[in-house]
Amino acid sequence: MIKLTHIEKIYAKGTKREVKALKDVSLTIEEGEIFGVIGLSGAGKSTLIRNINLLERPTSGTVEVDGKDLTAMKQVQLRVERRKIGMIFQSFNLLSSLTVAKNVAFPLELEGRLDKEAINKRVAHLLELVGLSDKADMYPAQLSGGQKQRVGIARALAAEPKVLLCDEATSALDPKTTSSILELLLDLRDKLKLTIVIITHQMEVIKECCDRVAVLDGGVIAEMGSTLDIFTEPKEELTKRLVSSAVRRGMPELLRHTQIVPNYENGYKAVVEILFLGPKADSPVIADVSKCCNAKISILAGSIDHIRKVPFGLLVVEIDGDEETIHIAIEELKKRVHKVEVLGYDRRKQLAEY
Ligand SMILES: Nc1ncnc2c1ncn2[C@@H]1O[C@H](COP(=O)(O)OP(=O)(O)OP(=O)(O)O)[C@@H](O)[C@H]1O
Repeated sequence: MIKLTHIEKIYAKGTKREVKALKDVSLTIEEGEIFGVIGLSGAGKSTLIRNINLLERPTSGTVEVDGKDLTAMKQVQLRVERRKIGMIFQSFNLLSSLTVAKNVAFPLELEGRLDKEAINKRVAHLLELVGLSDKADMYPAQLSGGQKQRVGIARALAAEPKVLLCDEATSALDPKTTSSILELLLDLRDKLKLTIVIITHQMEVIKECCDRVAVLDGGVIAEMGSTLDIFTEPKEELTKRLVSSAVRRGMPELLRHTQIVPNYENGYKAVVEILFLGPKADSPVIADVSKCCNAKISILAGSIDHIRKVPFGLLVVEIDGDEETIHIAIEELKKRVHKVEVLGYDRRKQLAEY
């Protein structure tokens, strides 16, 4: 649905203030996909999303949406094609002097394709879609942040776009309201077969609703993959740092002051991180392995979470036994869970045996 090919964006080209905001970015987003873009401040996220609807024109490269090359179009044709791309913003951008219904009707009135009755019908349908039928005659100042963003979404969908761009759309909202807006986006994607691109600094947003993610670093795509892979097996240091706010990995607090060595030594215990995914997340793996290998396994830290509604559990355990027993226990764990990583070996006294 969206294809960016070798996109480069240079601001103030040829001047002392020249900034290369995007460097040779290529990516394809499939129809019906919810695609997230993350990165540090200044990485080029806003520039990237604004290049999709040509709010910013790329310095070089092509932007295709729904099979058409927007970069090759004249202004008149581009205006028509842009109707296929809606956009919502962090600051909602509503007109304060207009009611909710009038805000949603505004782009349709500007377009001038539909008569008044058809516009009213469409607005009523859109407000129903976003759950605001009872707020049609209110003004933006009378709405909560979440309700304002729902109006923003209804307005963005007025021209029946195929693509919805979300520029930090939930950044001004509290976590509960953010979740309800994300639920709405997931619902709209399914009902309207929308393709959605989200740029955000909120990892929870990516975790809750994106199918795939690109990590931007200095205008370059540093890593791209399914949300599950990006959160459970990040490869780049930057990705690890970004996702660590949503998924705590590595040494638990308990071992912060313990000396951990990389290889087994006599009398040491293995500190192992275990990642469970899907239905296995609640099976009695530790008890099973402990029993079958005769290893003493203590749980040091653990959490259960969801990525795209898939249960995802992380445990850090300590395995006590001789080298052979620890090796067998690790191999048995590997057969039963998504991923096992030995974080090191320590010599603390066993805390609580399983
Ligand atoms: N209109 C502009 N003129 C000149 N430079 C710009 C312009 N817009 C963005 N830049 C620069 O381009 C780079 C990328 O900016 P961009 O806003 O795309 O990053 P971002 O990842 O969205 O950052 P943030 O998360 O802080 O919004 C930055 O160095 C920024 O200063």
